[in-house]
Amino acid sequence: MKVLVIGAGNMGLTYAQGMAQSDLLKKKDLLILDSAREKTDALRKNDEFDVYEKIEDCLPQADIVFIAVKPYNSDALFEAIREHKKPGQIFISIMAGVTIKTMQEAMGIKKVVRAMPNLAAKVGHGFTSFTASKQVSRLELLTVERLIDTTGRSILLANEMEIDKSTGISGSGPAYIFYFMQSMMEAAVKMGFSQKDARLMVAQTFQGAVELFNSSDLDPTAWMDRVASKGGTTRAALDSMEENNVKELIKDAAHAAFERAVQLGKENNKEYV
Ligand SMILES: NC(=O)C1=CN([C@@H]2O[C@H](COP(=O)(O)OP(=O)(O)OC[C@H]3O[C@@H](n4cnc5c(N)ncnc54)[C@H](O)[C@@H]3O)[C@@H](O)[C@H]2O)C=CC1
Ligand SMILES: O=C(O)[C@@H]1CCC=N1
Repeated sequence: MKVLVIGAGNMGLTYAQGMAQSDLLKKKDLLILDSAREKTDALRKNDEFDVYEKIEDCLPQADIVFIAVKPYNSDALFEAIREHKKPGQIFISIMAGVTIKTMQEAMGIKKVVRAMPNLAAKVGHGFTSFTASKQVSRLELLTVERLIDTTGRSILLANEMEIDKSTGISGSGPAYIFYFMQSMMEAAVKMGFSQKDARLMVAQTFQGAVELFNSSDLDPTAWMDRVASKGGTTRAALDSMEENNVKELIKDAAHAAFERAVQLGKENNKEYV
């Protein structure tokens, strides 16, 4: 099996490195294509992958193709793929808001997987949701899942509306966590701590909380109760958040991301399959 990654940016390289470090593919079976000369020159120096600049030199060899370019670069790419594709190839797109039907029609293909990863894939703790056109077989989906899981964990969703929903939770989600971290760091600095101490305090608090959460089946309320003593400091903070409706505001934010994902899909002008 040969896998081609198109777009050696943030996400494309992350997937390429995840797959390269797994035992799923041999080095010669992982191809990477980027149209920017400085990217391919740098990649060749590292000698990590089989690197290409021209689609006609690599696409015909591939069984599975990851598309990891920005959505605004997709039209030109789709045209090139339409010209050089081979029958039976599976295309996995991680582009936000580009629907399966858009891709099928623009590239003249049938087998499309639409995936929504998140940035934590970079450190092997990503979460990816994915769905596929009906022409992708169960066996092929298993292979796709194993490739995606080289960057973390994943779930197969029933349709593209679910992908848009998951964009509002896990795709955009790391940014919400950073926002919360930023607020806590600003509070710490306002209390007089240095940036350095504030960063350590907040990072270690987040990491510790997540590790605790993952260590059992307890729900967040039960964990909050374990931190908060009756009439104590934590309760004062949690009461303040409840009074200020913070939970509802976070839910609204996740919904705004979901709605934007739906809107991006519509702007692309092709409905869901
Ligand atoms: N950054 C994130 O957290 C997430 C990003 N995504 C999606 O991932 C995709 C890629 O995003 P990034 O990696 O951040 O972008 P990036 O800008 O870092 O990388 C894109 C790469 O594609 C290359 N490229 C552009 N047109 C090309 C073409 N026709 N042929 C070959 N290479 C071409 C560019 O030279 C660049 O190296 C986007 O579609 C985005 O929606 C999805 C989920 C999360
Ligand atoms: O903000 C975006 O549109 C993309 C999709 C999820 C994360 N980044």
